[in-house]
Amino acid sequence: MSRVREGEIEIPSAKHKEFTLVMIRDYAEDKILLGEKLRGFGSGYFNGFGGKIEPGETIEAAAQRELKEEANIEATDMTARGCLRFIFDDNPTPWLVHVFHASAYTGDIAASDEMRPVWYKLNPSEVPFERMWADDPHWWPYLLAEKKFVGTFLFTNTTELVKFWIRETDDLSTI
Ligand SMILES: CNc1ncnc2c1ncn2[C@@H]1O[C@H](COP(=O)(O)OP(=O)(O)OP(=O)(O)O)[C@@H](O)[C@H]1O
Repeated sequence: MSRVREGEIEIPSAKHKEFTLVMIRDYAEDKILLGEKLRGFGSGYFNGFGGKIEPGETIEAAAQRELKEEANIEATDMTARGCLRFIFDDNPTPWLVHVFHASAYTGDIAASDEMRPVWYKLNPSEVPFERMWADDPHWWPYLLAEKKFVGTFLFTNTTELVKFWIRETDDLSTI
């Protein structure tokens, strides 16, 4: 796996499929909320909360809907923080994941049939990176430093990261 220069990863010409991903951080306790994915794509992995954007839905509305469906909460200070492109060498459709951050929410966190939420201490030895997507360790530092980021990640065999680039930006549309 190697970090490359932007432009060194060819972007398929097919229309992107778009997803949301919401990361919930508790500053007072220095924790982050992750969900253990119980079914579907990425099953067995820990991740933020999110899913496919439905036709006609805004990105923010999709992010809130998935957060409600998967963790039973609504974020009240959600901000857009990242845009990630995933290319799979066996799939012509590239994915675009809109990453959001929130630290305030209403509702009581509860498990769904899709996700089991668990708080993790923000300490590299406690976050379960070995059970997370291989791209996560590369964009988490930007997220935790409150920087905005865009990046592209090329995968093989669905889960193996081949190469990637990532950079800080104020304009997420520059991906
Ligand atoms: C490849 N590297 C990756 N790294 C980090 N996160 C990744 C990811 N690849 C997908 N994701 C996220 O995983 C969720 C899948 O969502 P997914 O369950 O498929 O969508 P949705 O809930 O709409 O599906 P169903 O309702 O089951 O059809 C969604 O948040 C998406 O952003």
